[in-house]
Amino acid sequence: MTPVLVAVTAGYLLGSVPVAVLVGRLHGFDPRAAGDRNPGFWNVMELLGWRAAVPVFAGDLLKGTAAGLVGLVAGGTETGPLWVVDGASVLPVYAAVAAAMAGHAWPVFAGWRGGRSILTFAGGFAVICPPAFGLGLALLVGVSLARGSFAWGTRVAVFSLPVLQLLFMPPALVAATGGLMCLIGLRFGQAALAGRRRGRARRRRVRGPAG
Ligand SMILES: O=P(O)(O)OC[C@H](O)CO
Repeated sequence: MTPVLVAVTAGYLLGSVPVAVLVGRLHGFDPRAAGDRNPGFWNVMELLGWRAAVPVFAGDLLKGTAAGLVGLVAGGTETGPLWVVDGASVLPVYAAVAAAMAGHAWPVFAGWRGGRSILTFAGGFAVICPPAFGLGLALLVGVSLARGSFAWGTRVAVFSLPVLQLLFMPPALVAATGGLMCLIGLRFGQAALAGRRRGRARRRRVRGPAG
């Protein structure tokens, strides 16, 4: 198999592991049917609290990292200064992270109903550009403490990653990271549309068949 095929296959299967659904099942419910219905860290945290949500945070992050590492090894483990991915490893690493994000969004192991892939992206980004990931982590901690809000910390950190990447990698690869983030945008759009559909169906039920 070519490095990219290995990367995509392994990335997709790793991304498809439905961590939030498995954790939810341990507590007797499906996060896709409760709260904001996203099988991800934040929904599990709001429904079950931090203790249950930490494994979701770690699992979703680590499956992106594991996918990126498979891509890195498949591509010959080529890295530049500060371990940023380089040379023949670039394509397999990006392909693996994209596939892991697709697996998280449309998981073969969970009826194709997955999440938005934010944490899986962040975990994969740690392999693409470790120094920018480190700076992103520092931002996460700093903004969370300054604003007293972990949600704000994660938002600022994740959306800063491509900007921080510019310090270490060429703009073409930053654009590729932007491409990965488009999948997150697509998933937010799909979730918003699904929410509107549910809202319309609820209003129809309340009004009844005659309404
Ligand atoms: O993108 P997900 O599905 O990993 O979930 C998003 C998290 O809840 C964000 O904190």
